Amino acid sequence: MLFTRTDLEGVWLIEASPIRDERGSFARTFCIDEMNVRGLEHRFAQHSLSRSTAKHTLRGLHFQRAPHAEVKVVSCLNGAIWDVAVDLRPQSPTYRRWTAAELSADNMRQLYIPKGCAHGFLSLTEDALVGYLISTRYDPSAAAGLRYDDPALAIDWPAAPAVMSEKDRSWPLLADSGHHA
Ligand SMILES: Cc1cn([C@H]2C[C@H](O)[C@@H](COP(=O)(O)OP(=O)(O)O[C@H]3O[C@H](C)C(=O)[C@H](O)[C@H]3O)O2)c(=O)[nH]c1=O
Repeated sequence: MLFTRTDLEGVWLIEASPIRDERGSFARTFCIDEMNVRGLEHRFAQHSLSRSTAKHTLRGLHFQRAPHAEVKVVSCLNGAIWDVAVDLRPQSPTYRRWTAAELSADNMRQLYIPKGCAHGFLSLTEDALVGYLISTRYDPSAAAGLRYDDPALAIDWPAAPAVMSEKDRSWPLLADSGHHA
């Protein structure tokens, strides 16, 4: 496994090192020792899957408010997504900045997103299957979000969303929310 820091404080890109043979390949995607040695979360209360049927489906930007904030490890098990994390931690040197990575079934990359960050993605293929390791039990009353097209974030999405929920269209702008996680 290869762990690379991104330009967002505490957000890591995790790349598998598949072992290939005539049948295909085998790759480790989680190792408690690799997480511990970097001080990363290794206890995940829930694992979830989301399937997005259409290409250019946008989900996000979401976060769970404290004390239900989540560490997430996001992977793409079928198809490909353009995965985005946004730093909402006022004390962070990268507060209000974003980073993105293409995650796909082919590249077996994962994005580690710490508490205090919002997360969203745009699917780049049909039938994108996204897996989440989540550190904290989901609490619907703590669900919060920001607009994917917030000018204060200026996220450079690779395409316009073709499909998104009304809820995701209706999140507040940072300017209006005076927000921090
Ligand atoms: C997140 C979540 C949702 N749900 C239920 C609530 C709804 O009845 C249904 C769909 O939920 P939602 O529309 O919030 O799903 P997404 O838009 O994919 O939300 C996720 O997408 C963004 C990109 C994320 O990073 C989060 O994992 C999560 O917020 O599943 C649950 O039962 N448990 C959960 O952990």
